[in-house]
Amino acid sequence: MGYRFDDLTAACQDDWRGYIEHAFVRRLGDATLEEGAFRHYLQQDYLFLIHFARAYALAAYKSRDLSELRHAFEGLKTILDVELGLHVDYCRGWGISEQDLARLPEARATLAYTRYVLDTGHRGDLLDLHVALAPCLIGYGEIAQWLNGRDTTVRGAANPYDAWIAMYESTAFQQAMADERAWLDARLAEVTPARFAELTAVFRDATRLEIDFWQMGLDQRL
Ligand SMILES: Cc1ncc(C[n+]2csc(CCO)c2C)c(N)n1
Repeated sequence: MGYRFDDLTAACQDDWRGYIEHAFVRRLGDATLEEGAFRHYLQQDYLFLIHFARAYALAAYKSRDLSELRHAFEGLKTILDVELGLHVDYCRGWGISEQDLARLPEARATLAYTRYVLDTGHRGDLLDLHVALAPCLIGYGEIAQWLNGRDTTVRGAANPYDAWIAMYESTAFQQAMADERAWLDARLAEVTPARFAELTAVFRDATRLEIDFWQMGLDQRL
């Protein structure tokens, strides 16, 4: 007993490193990623964000007290009022209009990942849902840090993906990531080994689905 978030990543190191250091991420950092791959990823990420908002709505439903309810509500509100708008603006800069976004077919990798998260939340409790969301919430912050620590990473105007890295290295995002980690550390401290094993399975599956999401971008596959 007395688990922490780091015990989840330690329990599935190969999958976790495979996600953080995926070829999509490496090429994005090195500025060698094919633009079509990034555009495909951005389009599917719009659909991902919509289902992510639904996951926060599910977190609201699964809340057991007012503070959990408010936390879920704030997350849902931020996605709807801020992040989706930023994403639409960012897509426009990449030549993808709001009309294009409204008509998108959903890729299998998007379907699998988002519905897995929602199913995990339905089947389990708020902790299951947060663990299913952790690769998304904490992984992207770790990816920005990992990219910044590599000497092949290109920053500034020479990298068309610089704004993407900047978004996830920002203080606001890194703070949100630290808050989520602290929330998980507090909950995981209380769980039994059997419960930790269940949560590890959820974390590993969500991490594998993040790997598939990157691969979907590279393959430009629906
Ligand atoms: C496939 C995929 N996985 C993770 C993220 C990152 N992300 C999505 S929503 C959110 C929290 C914002 O409140 C974060 C960090 C993404 N964009 N796409």
